[in-house]
Amino acid sequence: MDEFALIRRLTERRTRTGAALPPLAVGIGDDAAVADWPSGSQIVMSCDTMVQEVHFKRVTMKDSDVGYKAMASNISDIAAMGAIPRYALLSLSAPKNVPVSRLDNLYEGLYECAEQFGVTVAGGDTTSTPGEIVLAVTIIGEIEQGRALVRSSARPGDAVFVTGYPGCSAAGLHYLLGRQQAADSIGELTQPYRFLVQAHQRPQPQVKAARMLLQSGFAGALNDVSDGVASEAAEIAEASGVGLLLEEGRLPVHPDLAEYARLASREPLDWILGGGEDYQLLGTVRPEGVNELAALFSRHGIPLAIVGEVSERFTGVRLLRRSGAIEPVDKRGYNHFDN
Ligand SMILES: Nc1ncnc2c1ncn2[C@@H]1O[C@H](COP(=O)(O)OP(=O)(O)OP(=O)(O)O)[C@@H](O)[C@H]1O
Ligand SMILES: Cc1ncc(C[n+]2csc(CCOP(=O)(O)O)c2C)c(N)n1
Ligand SMILES: [Mg+2]
Ligand SMILES: [Mg+2]
Ligand SMILES: [Mg+2]
Repeated sequence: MDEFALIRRLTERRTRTGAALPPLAVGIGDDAAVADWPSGSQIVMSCDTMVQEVHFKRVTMKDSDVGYKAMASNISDIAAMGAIPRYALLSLSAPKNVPVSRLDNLYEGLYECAEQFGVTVAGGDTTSTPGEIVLAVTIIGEIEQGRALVRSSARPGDAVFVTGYPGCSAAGLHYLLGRQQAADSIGELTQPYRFLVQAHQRPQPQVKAARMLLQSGFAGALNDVSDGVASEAAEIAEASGVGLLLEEGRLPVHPDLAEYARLASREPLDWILGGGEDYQLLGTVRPEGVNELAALFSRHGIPLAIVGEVSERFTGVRLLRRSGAIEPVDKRGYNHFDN
């Protein structure tokens, strides 16, 4: 397999992308891609990387899941700004002797997620590596001028909300690591773990939820949950110079998470606060918008839970336990350079 043939093989499916995706004036095959940019909007840019053995192992993810999740985690950062994802650049490093079918599958997942969220692949880079597979995605999105939902706009009195069921991805990871069986050899999964495994392998970035929030006019701060609720809440608290009080009894626990945590003798709360890779949204909403937003999300079938409030009486994150006790929450969560 030569490098240029590999690039052609991995990117030829751009011709299969539908008219719904944003077009390129100059697409894959030149030194750089060229796109028209609408006036009155701002560009939103981010990148995130997936490294074999760090973000996935053969026992936790099929190659198509790796591709899907690499794209999904990037789209999630665009969603976390309230923006619309438009274009992606893919940088792939793989061992010289990697079976090309692995890369085909990786790209199958990448393009599946890109097409689901209306993202056009505008190009990338391909190299060999003496190490494991590394897949880096750069994502480019668009937002109405001056409307980005930043971490620093939480205000005292805001309600704190979360979408979906954080903790499920970490529980799914725990389950998959415990099985020690290649992910691509696992067939139809039996309940109750299917939901947890899906949450880990195929997270769904919350673009629609974030757009609804932005358009409602009630949004405060916004973050996506990549490192765990505790870490994301701490980032909002710090950037906004406020305190976030989370209520244990209001954090949504998916029934499958509760069930699996019981079997694994774990606390769901630990996975919710410190698990990560949920790619749900954690944010704040102005108090006068809570009821309207809850009704709107419910009409669209998007789970939304009010889990606490923003306070000016302290900084950082605190947890109101079911017992009534209030505890500081440390900024736990995944840290790449922890030993
Ligand atoms: N190596 C780097 N060089 C320059 N900027 C960086 C680098 N790494 C991160 N950043 C910037 O630091 C900020 C925080 O990045 P971080 O990766 O923690 O956020 P995130 O993508 O939301 O989290 P996660 O990686 O857990 O999904 C972003 O503005 C990002 O662009
Ligand atoms: C095999 C295996 N071991 C551990 C983990 C857990 N993990 C890895 S990176 C990360 C945070 C998000 O990454 P980033 O901050 O780079 O976006 C988490 C929770 C995993 N997914 N697979
Ligand atoms: Mg990042
Ligand atoms: Mg983020
Ligand atoms: Mg990220």
